[in-house]
Amino acid sequence: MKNSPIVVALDFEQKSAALDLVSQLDPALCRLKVGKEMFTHFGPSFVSELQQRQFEVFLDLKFHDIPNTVAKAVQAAADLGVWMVNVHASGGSKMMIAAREALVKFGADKPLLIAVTVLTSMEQADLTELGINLTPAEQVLKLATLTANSGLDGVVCSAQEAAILKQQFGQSFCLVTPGIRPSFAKADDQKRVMTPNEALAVGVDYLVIGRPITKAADPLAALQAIYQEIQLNKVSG
Ligand SMILES: O=c1ccn([C@@H]2O[C@H](COP(=O)(O)O)[C@@H](O)[C@H]2O)c(=O)[nH]1
Repeated sequence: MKNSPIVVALDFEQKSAALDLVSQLDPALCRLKVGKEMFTHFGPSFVSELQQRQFEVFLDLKFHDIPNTVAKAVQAAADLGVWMVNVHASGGSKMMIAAREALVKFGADKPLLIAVTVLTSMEQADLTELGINLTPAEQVLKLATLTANSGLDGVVCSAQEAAILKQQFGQSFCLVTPGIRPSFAKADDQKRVMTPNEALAVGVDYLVIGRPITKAADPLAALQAIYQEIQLNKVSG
């Protein structure tokens, strides 16, 4: 079953610790996200190991470079057979279009290509510090518009911006949201947060959840609790 909206963020220093967790997980309950830490430590073979265990992988490397470099990097990600790959929307439309065009040759096998808008760890003061005099929601909308106009599949945003983005770009524009915090979890360094059920209710497609699962005393129980809460809400909602 590939319909679970849960994407577990694997951020571990040790491959053995990550694989220990993965061996308890069921590809029917979640997909996996490999980010900068684990990809830098363990590379493409780590992605392959996860795929061999039947997990679909979101390669979260947030490419941000000149168009030619990003196009080649995205192509390399597609060669790995990942399910989803991302770039930074602030790299601009030329960069995003180059990335999209690099994936055309993969046809139906191409990964979803999405763009990061405003990191979920950022709040108003962080934008002001960068000389951006917009609210996080306004900046997300601006970058999501650039992303949609560049023909990408969707964006990484916080669930707090989901309703306006779905309204603006339609149901098929994919919303991937980190900063998901079940009621039992602490926010850590995330600023624009929402619970899994709240996020799904406002139209989020994929919930990226790391530490509330990976740092839980019983990670499998944490994942199952989140999954069951979502299912219950689906039934009653
Ligand atoms: O805006 C963003 C983009 C990516 N991330 C990544 O998602 C996970 C979140 O992990 P938690 O432990 O649930 O906070 C992490 O890998 C980030 O690199 C994000 O948080 N915000």
